[in-house]
Amino acid sequence: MTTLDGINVKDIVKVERTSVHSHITGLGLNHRFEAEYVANGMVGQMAARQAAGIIVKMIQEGKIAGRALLVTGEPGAGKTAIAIAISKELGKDTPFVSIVASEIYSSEINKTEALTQAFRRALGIQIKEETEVLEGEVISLEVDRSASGMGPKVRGNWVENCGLSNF
Ligand SMILES: Nc1ncnc2c1ncn2[C@@H]1O[C@H](COP(=O)(O)OP(=O)(O)OP(=O)(O)O)[C@@H](O)[C@H]1O
Repeated sequence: MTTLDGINVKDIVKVERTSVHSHITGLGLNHRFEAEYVANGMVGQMAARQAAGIIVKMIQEGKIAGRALLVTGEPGAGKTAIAIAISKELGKDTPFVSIVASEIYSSEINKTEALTQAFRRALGIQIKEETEVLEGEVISLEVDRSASGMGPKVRGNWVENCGLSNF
């Protein structure tokens, strides 16, 4: 406890956040991949939990890499709960991040950048990006579209105060 001008201030070392999904610790499946009625904070939704268990197995066996899983249902039916349970089953090294699709569509940045930022947030990393600013008047541009399918490369010439340069 720290004292600040006579007021006791509780030292906060670690904050355990309680969220609407804090009770979920897994899919609650037994060793035969069958859903227990109440287990790991999950209740009911047996068929959905067993189906999610199959997805977990496929991910662990590397059979679904690079694919997406679409879970549909009424509001509050437990779609997010199932998604969180899947991430819990995959272990603490599997990050979970929530994305609001409408925010991606309405944001100023493009969708790829928004998704990249979400992935970085999920991994808890920050990458310092450096931008080179070229000042001057562009006098010619050349677009190189390679046959490899990689994005086009732009080359050009510009006039700086002290002469001609290229990039
Ligand atoms: N089978 C379940 N067992 C235990 N808790 C559940 C279950 N399904 C849902 N919940 C809980 O009920 C609440 C609502 O569920 P959730 O947010 O997952 O629904 P949703 O389908 O994702 O809703 P929305 O479409 O509105 O985003 C959450 O607190 C969630 O943890």
